[in-house]
Amino acid sequence: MIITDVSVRVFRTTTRRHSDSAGHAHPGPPHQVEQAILTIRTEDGAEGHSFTAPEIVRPHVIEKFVKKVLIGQDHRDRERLWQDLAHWQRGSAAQLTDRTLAVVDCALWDLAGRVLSTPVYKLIGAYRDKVLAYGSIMCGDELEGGLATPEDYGRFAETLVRRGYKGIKLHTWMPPVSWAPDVGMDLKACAAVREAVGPDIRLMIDAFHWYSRSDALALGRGLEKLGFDWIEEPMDEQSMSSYQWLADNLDIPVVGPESAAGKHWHRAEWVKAGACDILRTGVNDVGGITPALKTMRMAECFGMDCEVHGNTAMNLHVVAAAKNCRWYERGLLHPFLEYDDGHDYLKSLSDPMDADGFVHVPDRPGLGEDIDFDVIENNRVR
Ligand SMILES: O=C(O)[C@H](O)[C@@H](O)[C@@H](O)C(=O)NO
Ligand SMILES: [Mg+2]
Repeated sequence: MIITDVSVRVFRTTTRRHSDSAGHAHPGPPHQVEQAILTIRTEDGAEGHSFTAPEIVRPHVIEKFVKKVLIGQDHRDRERLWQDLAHWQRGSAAQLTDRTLAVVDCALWDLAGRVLSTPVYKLIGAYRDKVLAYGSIMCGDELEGGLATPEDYGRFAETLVRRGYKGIKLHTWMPPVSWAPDVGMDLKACAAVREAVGPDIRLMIDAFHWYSRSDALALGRGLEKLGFDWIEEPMDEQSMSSYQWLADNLDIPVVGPESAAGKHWHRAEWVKAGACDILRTGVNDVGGITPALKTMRMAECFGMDCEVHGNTAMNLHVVAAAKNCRWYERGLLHPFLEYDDGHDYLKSLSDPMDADGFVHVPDRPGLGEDIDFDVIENNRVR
């Protein structure tokens, strides 16, 4: 069916997540932030939706690029529409980002699923209906009883195991925490968690992202003694050769890249260079479900796992449609926040987890997000 409109609604939502100067989330008092829902509509009224930050779908981007590519096209032509939109990036003066490609691609997948009354992962070709989640803990902080000490991490890890998690990933302390980064403290937090949860819970770290090679090596060597499953983003991912060096010098698997630009093309270079042992992709990081699937399949050709960055429905559907991925990243989690409370604009969780630590993919059509359009309208900004 032919696409006739692309629209954006911006609304207020209440959250307790506050971003620090490095963009990492920490708990705080409830406050209102703006969220955007992008809607792609066809000639017969079918709609697909996806959520993002308002600046990602600001009028300039929608009018100058997105509408030019999509309006008048068959909504089912996702590969061609993604390629055409990606083509516009080079000449967009960096205004058309991978995040915009991602939200458009997700809305097209949601539209296709809603039209066919089929969940996206089944449309792709499902591998499973449920997947183990690891609890992805927020970066450390200086909050009394929060994540201020190694013991805080240990106590929280025990809580997560009681909730059912079979894997836990620590984001350790980073600036603007006054004394961070500190490899010794990272290892103390990891040791406290290992002590608290015992040998059978899988553990990973996502460390300060700008350590030197020698600091990253020291951290990795310490994690090997604690039986951690992977080390993630301990150095600037723009230096692929540093990761090549680290992977050559460590036994613990190196996971990446998460935040490096270049979509699936650059992730192929990381595999070719031996810069990681486990590849990483993420719908927002590579520009959509379409390129995330390409990354998964490419990794599979090299006998590699590819772990998916981030929670939300879009990433869960990619995980559910792939064999070479062990986990769903459920987070970010903190002792002061109740993740299962979800969002005020969704009537139910997109990633419900049972007591055994399995996240079940909702069998609702499309991305399966249980959108409360009344809440969106009642809190509409523009
Ligand atoms: O802002 C970030 O770097 C991410 O949200 C990060 O905290 C977390 O999502 C991550 O890196 N997961 O692997
Ligand atoms: Mg990460």
